[in-house]
Amino acid sequence: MESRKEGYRGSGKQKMVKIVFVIGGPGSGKGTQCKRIAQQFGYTHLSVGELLRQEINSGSETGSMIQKIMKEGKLVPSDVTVRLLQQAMRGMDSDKFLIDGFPRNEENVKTFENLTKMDPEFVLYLDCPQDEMERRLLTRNEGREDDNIETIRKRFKVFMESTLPAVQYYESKGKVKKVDAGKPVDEVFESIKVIFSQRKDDKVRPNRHNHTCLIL
Ligand SMILES: Nc1ncnc2c1ncn2[C@@H]1O[C@H](COP(=O)(O)OP(=O)(O)OP(=O)(O)O)[C@@H](O)[C@H]1O
Ligand SMILES: Nc1ccn([C@@H]2O[C@H](COP(=O)(O)O)[C@@H](O)[C@H]2O)c(=O)n1
Ligand SMILES: [Mg+2]
Repeated sequence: MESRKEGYRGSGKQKMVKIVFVIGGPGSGKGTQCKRIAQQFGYTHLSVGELLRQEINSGSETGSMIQKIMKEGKLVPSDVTVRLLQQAMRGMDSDKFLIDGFPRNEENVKTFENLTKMDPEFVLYLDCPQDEMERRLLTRNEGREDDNIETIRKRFKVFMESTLPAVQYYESKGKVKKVDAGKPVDEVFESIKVIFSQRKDDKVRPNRHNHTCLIL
């Protein structure tokens, strides 16, 4: 499978896009760092957790199913997650996506590969000690239903048992860029900047109007 600017098929359209997955434990700082990366390097940030929360807020039947799963700290079936992600990507006029909180398990990986025929450019892994992640989540104060100690512990278990094998899968393909995410926000971003700055396409913040984007 090719890893750069790939054909993205859906609804009869095909556009060339580049994707970077951002993985890390709950509270490792994925959302915080993705906002900065998007701003500095011109990526479109898509948080999969946020897409799932939007589906819950839509009041749909799928949303109620997602809400129950999230409260338990478990993972939503991959076909649901990947379809929401595909829909969001189709709706964006962008060719560089930063996908935050995906994949969370090997089923996510396989479903994404099967439905989109795409492979990430690379996977940014935010590695953070569990006690630091717990402290951050318990002081986040964003009113998330899953930010309580009982659900947080379940989310850590899912991360260890299901998400780390997905990280290992990409490690075996030489695609993982790991950063120490236990440091202060600015220091973590400094390490991330080194990774993105080394990549030819990302060195200069792209001007959207000059950016190559093939839509057939
Ligand atoms: N490096 C850091 N040092 C201290 N606090 C941080 C750091 N990075 C993020 N935070 C804070 O920790 C909390 C969790 O961060 P964030 O929401 O970015 O994590 P996340 O990985 O997206 O978590 P989740 O998987 O639950 O969505 C937020 O309150 C954020 O402000
Ligand atoms: N690939 C994914 C991503 C998320 N979920 C569910 O959403 C919850 C919140 O995700 P955050 O990234 O915002 O922490 C997560 O605990 C899962 O319940 C998922 O199922 N699959
Ligand atoms: Mg997040």
